[in-house]
Amino acid sequence: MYRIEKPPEGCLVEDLFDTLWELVNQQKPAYVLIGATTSGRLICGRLAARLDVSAITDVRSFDLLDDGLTARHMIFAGGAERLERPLRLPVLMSVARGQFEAEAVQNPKTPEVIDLPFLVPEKRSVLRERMDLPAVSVNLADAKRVVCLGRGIARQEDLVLAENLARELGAEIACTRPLSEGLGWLPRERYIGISGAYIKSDLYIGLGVSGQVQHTVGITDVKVIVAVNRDPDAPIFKQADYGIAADLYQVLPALIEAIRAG
Ligand SMILES: Cc1cc2nc3c(=O)[nH]c(=O)nc-3n(C[C@H](O)[C@H](O)[C@H](O)COP(=O)(O)OP(=O)(O)OC[C@H]3O[C@@H](n4cnc5c(N)ncnc54)[C@H](O)[C@@H]3O)c2cc1C
Repeated sequence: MYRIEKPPEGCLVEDLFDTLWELVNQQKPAYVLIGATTSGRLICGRLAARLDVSAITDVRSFDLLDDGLTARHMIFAGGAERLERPLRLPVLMSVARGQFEAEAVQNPKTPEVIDLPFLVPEKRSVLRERMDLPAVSVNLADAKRVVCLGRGIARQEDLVLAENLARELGAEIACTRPLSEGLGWLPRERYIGISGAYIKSDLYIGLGVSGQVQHTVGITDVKVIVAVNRDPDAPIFKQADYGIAADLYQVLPALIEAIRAG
């Protein structure tokens, strides 16, 4: 395990590149997996460019077979998946949060920690301005139950109806992208999908969610999907374990009442 020396005050994530490049250059790993965070993507792209290999982005799963690695990853904003077999090493992959389960280690050992000096890059990135992001209020990837709202919710004040259901179930509230980025009714970290969160909850209840692939790609690993939509042909029903083709404004109070009745 390598631990990079704390960079000097004012360094940006880009400034870590030379240190990481030196490590990759010395150790010559066959596979490099990087978290698909904003910083991770940045580092992944730069390493790929310097190594003259292509990065496999948004990897969902991979198999290491005798004849090499095959990775399944998303393309076209989650509209499709591609199976890729890189022909050259090293293989660089970015992996989104929530895609892999951590496995219990049989005989855990304390790894040897090797300290790496921080290499000051010749050309440093310059921070011009800093703006605060709103505080993150939820980590949907860890939620066990999720009540997800779509544009079938007609008014912002109706969110309280779904919040009541979520409270009864001990669930987190989530939404589709239009409710967050379009209408601004819920913060960004609450929307599910290709450009939002991936969830692995036991239960997902979609209320007025149509089921476009950019959204449903984020719920493929949910154990039980329940969909409420007044359009019986809504695509979400193809993926749902239980579907209720009805007006959510009628279903919601009935659901809450049924749960309360036990
Ligand atoms: C590059 C790109 C990335 C994207 N990334 C994401 C992403 O990460 N996450 C995401 O969610 N979207 C994403 N989108 C948007 C996505 O394509 C869809 O537009 C979006 O998911 C649709 O949201 P929705 O289901 O809430 O709305 P709509 O598609 O408008 O569906 C609303 C549904 O509500 C139903 N309805 C209406 N009234 C009622 C009622 N009273 N009772 C019951 N049902 C009702 C309707 O029948 C309809 O099916 C992305 C799009 C692009 C192009």
